[in-house]
Amino acid sequence: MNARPDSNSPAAGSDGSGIVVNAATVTYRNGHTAMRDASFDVPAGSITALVGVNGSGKSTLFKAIMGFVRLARGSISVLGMPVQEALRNNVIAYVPQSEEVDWNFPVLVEDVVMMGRYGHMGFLRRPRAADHDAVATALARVGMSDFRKRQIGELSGGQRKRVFLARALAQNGRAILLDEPFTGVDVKTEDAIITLLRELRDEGRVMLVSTHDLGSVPEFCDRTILVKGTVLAHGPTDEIFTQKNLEIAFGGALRHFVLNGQEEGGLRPIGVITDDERALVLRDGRTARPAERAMDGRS
Ligand SMILES: Nc1ncnc2c1ncn2[C@@H]1O[C@H](COP(=O)(O)OP(=O)(O)OP(=O)(O)O)[C@@H](O)[C@H]1O
Repeated sequence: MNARPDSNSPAAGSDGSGIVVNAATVTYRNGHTAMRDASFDVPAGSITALVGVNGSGKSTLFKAIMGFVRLARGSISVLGMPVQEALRNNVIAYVPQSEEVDWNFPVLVEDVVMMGRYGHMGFLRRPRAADHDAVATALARVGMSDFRKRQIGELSGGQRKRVFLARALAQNGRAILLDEPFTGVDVKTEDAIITLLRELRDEGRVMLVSTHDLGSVPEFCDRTILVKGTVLAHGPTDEIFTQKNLEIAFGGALRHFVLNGQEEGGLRPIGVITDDERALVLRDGRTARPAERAMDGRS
């Protein structure tokens, strides 16, 4: 049994582990098995992409890690603790997809971020100075301090994402699950979010990011998990994010273009793969180097 962690420290589980999923199977009440025998591990101090087609089970895995659905078989641990213990210790934070939030609900930005402090408060949920400080620090960190008195429904898509990231920061979540953080977000905000995620990684937190934005995965995700009703492959992005694996994961659901590139030694084909968001550029079936990614409009 692990010792109860200090809730102010972003340290990993006592064995250095982040999220460990072992032979997990999730069957919904209607009998549908959405995830079968899934196994992977995500070390602390890393950013991992969760990639797969619509309906492949990404949200199901998130729900299992957050204890919203029960496992029919297998086990999950977060920072060395079983899920229920990790939840009690307030270490799992979640940044939801925009569609999951009722944006008409009348609530101020600072109140949303304060929700991240609930697990740190007493029964009456009366915020103390430390809670107000944590909210102010989190809002400053995502560049949203000036918006703290705004209604959440009055923000742009990118601003809303940043507010929910601030909620995860105020919570001091050490395992942060992000569901489609780049949907509806412009390139500048995407870059700001990526910079923040890198900082959080360097603090030793573990981040699992569900995304259809294939082009950005090699740029900021150290590791990748490919899912399709189970875990097809997992490991360092350079090894996993290959054309062959992506074709297995996506089947016919990907758009794939082949261009001809001129470089020393003759013509080599350049593959461009897209799941409708930012395209992934491949050379010889492998992830392109950063200079080659400039083709995608970014360096
Ligand atoms: N509550 C539920 N009851 C029964 N089946 C469900 C439930 N939620 C999801 N499913 C099914 O489980 C499968 C996996 O769904 P899930 O939402 O995990 O996919 P996803 O990879 O997150 O998809 P997307 O990319 O569209 O968000 C799908 O076939 C879906 O229809």
